[in-house]
Amino acid sequence: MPTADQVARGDEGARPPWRGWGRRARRRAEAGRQLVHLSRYAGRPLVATLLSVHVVAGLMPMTFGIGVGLALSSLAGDPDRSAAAGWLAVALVAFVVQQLLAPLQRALSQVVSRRIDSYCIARYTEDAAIRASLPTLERADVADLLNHAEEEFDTWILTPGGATEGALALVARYAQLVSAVTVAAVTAGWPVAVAAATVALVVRRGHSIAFHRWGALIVSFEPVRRRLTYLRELATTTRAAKEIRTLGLLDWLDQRYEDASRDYLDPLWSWRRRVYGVPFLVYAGLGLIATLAAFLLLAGSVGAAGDAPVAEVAIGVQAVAICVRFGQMFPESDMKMVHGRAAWEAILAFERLCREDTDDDGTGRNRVVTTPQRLIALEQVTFGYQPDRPVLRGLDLRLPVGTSTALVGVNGAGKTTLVKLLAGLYQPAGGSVTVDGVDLRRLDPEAWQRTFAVVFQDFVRYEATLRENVAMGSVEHRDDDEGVTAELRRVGLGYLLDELPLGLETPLTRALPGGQDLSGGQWQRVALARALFAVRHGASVLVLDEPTAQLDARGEAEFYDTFLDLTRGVTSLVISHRFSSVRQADRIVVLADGRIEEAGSHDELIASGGRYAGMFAVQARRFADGAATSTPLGGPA
Ligand SMILES: Nc1ncnc2c1ncn2[C@@H]1O[C@H](COP(=O)(O)OP(=O)(O)OP(=O)(O)O)[C@@H](O)[C@H]1O
Repeated sequence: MPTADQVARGDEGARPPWRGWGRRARRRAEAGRQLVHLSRYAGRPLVATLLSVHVVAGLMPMTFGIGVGLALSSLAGDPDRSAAAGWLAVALVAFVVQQLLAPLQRALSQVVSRRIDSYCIARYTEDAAIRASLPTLERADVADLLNHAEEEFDTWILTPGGATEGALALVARYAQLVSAVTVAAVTAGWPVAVAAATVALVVRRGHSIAFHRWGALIVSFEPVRRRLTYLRELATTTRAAKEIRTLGLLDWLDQRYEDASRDYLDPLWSWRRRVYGVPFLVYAGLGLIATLAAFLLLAGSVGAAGDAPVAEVAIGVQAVAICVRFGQMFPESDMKMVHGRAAWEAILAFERLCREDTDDDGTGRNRVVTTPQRLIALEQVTFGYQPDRPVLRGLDLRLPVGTSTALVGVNGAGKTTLVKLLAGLYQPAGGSVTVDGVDLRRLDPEAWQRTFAVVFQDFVRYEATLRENVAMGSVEHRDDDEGVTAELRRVGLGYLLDELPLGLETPLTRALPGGQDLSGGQWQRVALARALFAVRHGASVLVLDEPTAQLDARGEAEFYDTFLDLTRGVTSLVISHRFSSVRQADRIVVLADGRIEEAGSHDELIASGGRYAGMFAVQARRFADGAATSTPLGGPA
């Protein structure tokens, strides 16, 4: 197998990805079988109706040919006008039926495709949202797989549903071929029929080999396609609009896009020539020879018959012509099948990875929601994102239930990492996280995560209403308007209810009608309200990662004043670089060099004169200087 890089470079020396790929071929065959299997999600009656329509539509061209041939025959020699009119009527009906069935085929096919795609989207989004572990989701090859599937779903054409739709549409083509070969055999004899069938199948085979090869290849282009998508989105979405303008990045973006396009298109065309060029010439040549042979045989059989009936000649010629036309690309099937199957294989590959993630078979897992009663502890925990670069090294931390702990440490010390391990989003490489003495690995991760109310540093700003942004803390209770309002007031956002044009129903994005964006600090308070809403509805562990980072001095002081109220009755862990936000905690722990270096109350740590005392002194000095210079404008409330 060539590497993705080699393929993407169009490296002519690279071994084509379709060679020596027994395992891939088996997977492809399995994916093909599953695609057929997927048709049941479209509903059996619908699929049966579509198949019947395809068969009838496939029989119409030959019926038309027979009608015209027999009408001509009735007019030749001793004209029988009523018979000719009858056969012309048959041809006309076949023509009209074919025209009427075409839109019906398209409409039914689309319904089949949409139904299957809806099922596939639900299936892989569930995997991504629940089954895949965070380490899996962060992998570059997984990002490629998901991007591939998502890109195709954006088009609604080259999807697994499209592939199934394309496979079903082949029924019409093959019905047409079978009818033409049969008619050729009857009218012109078996040699002609066999030659015509050979033309059809050989040329078709040539096309389909090229398509399969292309299908194996396009996946290798995913990294560069993902780069293109990223650059395009960066230039067109509001996310980076401010920086792109102020930093004048448009030219740089243009250049990057141009380079990436070249990286994509140059090798793409080079491989396209290799994949389609030679097979096209070989099979087109073979097709031409076989076509000539078929027509020569036909001419021979006509000559041999001497006074050959007009009908047989006319119908035989049309039958052979239909067979010859079979050796072409089928727009309703081919591309859909190639790309749709590749998208489906991406979904299956992602599914396999998710299965590996949960392959610990859950033995001994307690699937009941466990509310911690006594103690949550990290014992001798070792962890690193890369095995050779540990972030935590034999860390011990005890979080007694119902108490508040503040975690401090320099940037990159591993504070957020510790939270991710605590929430079961990552597994420690050594040691364990325990809940009342039970290893987290023996608890159901989903159930455990339900007991958490977390505000991450990079919390999500949902493109949804104010109500939904808060109620997402506990979606089962999304109708609890009273609770939503109460938590908004608790975090100091009560005034928004009157200020926003639609109150709770205001979308918090200008991308939606009537929507309005919030400031960074307001968003942080919304995220805090979301976590408190989760606590209101049963979460018992509250984790706040830098909860005051975007708050103004007054907001930070308010947080400090209400800290005890916010954390009452729950086990809380607060991470903050602002010491005013953490000193109210029952216990402060300092993380350094992958371990807990110090622990105690604010006063104890100051008295011990260690790392915490040093960091506090630096911040207090800076704050005192800042307060002195900012006095005319008013100090922190
Ligand atoms: N997803 C990730 N993949 C690889 N490395 C990571 C990942 N997340 C964090 N790291 C690395 O792990 C180390 C600890 O990061 P972490 O985010 O836990 O630090 P932190 O103490 O929370 O820092 P800060 O105070 O800046 O928020 C850092 O060196 C960081 O670069």
